[in-house]
Amino acid sequence: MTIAESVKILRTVQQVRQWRLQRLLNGKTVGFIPTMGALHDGHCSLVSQSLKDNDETVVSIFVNPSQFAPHEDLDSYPRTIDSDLSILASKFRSSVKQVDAIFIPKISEMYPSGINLEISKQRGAFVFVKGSSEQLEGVTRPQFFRGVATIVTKLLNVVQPTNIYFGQKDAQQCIVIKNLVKDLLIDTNVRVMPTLRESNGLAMSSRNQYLSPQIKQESSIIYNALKSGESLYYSKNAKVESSEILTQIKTVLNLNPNFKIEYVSINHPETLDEIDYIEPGVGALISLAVLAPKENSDGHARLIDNIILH
Ligand SMILES: Nc1ncnc2c1ncn2[C@@H]1O[C@H](COP(=O)(O)OP(=O)(O)OP(=O)(O)O)[C@@H](O)[C@H]1O
Ligand SMILES: CC(C)(CO)[C@@H](O)C(=O)[O-]
Ligand code: BAL
Repeated sequence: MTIAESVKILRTVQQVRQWRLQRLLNGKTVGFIPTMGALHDGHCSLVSQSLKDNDETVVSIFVNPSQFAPHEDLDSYPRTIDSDLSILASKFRSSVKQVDAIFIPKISEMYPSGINLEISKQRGAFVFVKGSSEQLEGVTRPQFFRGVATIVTKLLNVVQPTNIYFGQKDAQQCIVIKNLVKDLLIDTNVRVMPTLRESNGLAMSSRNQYLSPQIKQESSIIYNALKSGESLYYSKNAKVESSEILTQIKTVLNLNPNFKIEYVSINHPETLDEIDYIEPGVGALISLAVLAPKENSDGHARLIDNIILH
């Protein structure tokens, strides 16, 4: 069976709207997984959850230019559409339900007025996320939060899913989207699923394709560093200064000179505000970005990960 025979491929906003309207008229719930493609088991875990929760499931594949700054990897971002389609068509064949539709829009479909990232020259509608470009991912990726908030709002307007699924690996993105859905009164449930990891603890990510097998193996240091911060916090069983946990995590990361720390940050788990202390009951999000050497290149792959403390 070809992909076109087993799954509906939707390419325009109009096609998605028609598809969705039919489900609405038939009283069907719809789960939605937005992705940038280069699918791996992390993405598939979101799809599996949606298949369990909803009558029908739609996945989008769109590498969103507006969340990349000019110095980032938009051009080299892995695009593996054929293998993505065969994963979505074949991987879930044995389960009771399968993916029903895949939305693969062109840039012009999602940005009918074009994309101009300089705010003063902005023509199209963009979503603003208060304060976010000055913190965390927003420091080194100034377009990131705004670009993600914009594309996810557009996708939500088109798909109008009952449930939308994201991965905990992109924890800051999840918090921004939860706030966006709440503040813009969007009628959907945001479901955040756990981070899927390789056997050595490395968080699965499309960008892991940039790494050599050796560096992939050594990347276990990232999760080990986070876990060592977590152990230190729980060993105290009390309020702890964030700086103490940060020092612990950075000390582990610095053991391997192949990995350069971009940031390690401790933030409030819901507001993302930086916090000086971690208090039991309130908890914290510890997130980080490190640069690891790319295979066969002088460049670096940027890897992110996080852990939640309670
Ligand atoms: N290891 C993972 N476990 C669970 N969900 C994941 C994992 N990796 C990605 N996701 C989720 O899949 C969705 C689509 O992510 P995306 O297509 O950007 O893949 P990615 O692997 O995160 O790629 P990137 O290398 O760009 O970070 C997001 O909600 C993301 O959080
Ligand atoms: C949510 C998303 C699909 C928006 O482009 C992207 O940021 C991602 O894949 O995590
Ligand atoms: N998964 C997050 C998408 C990005 O890094 O742009």
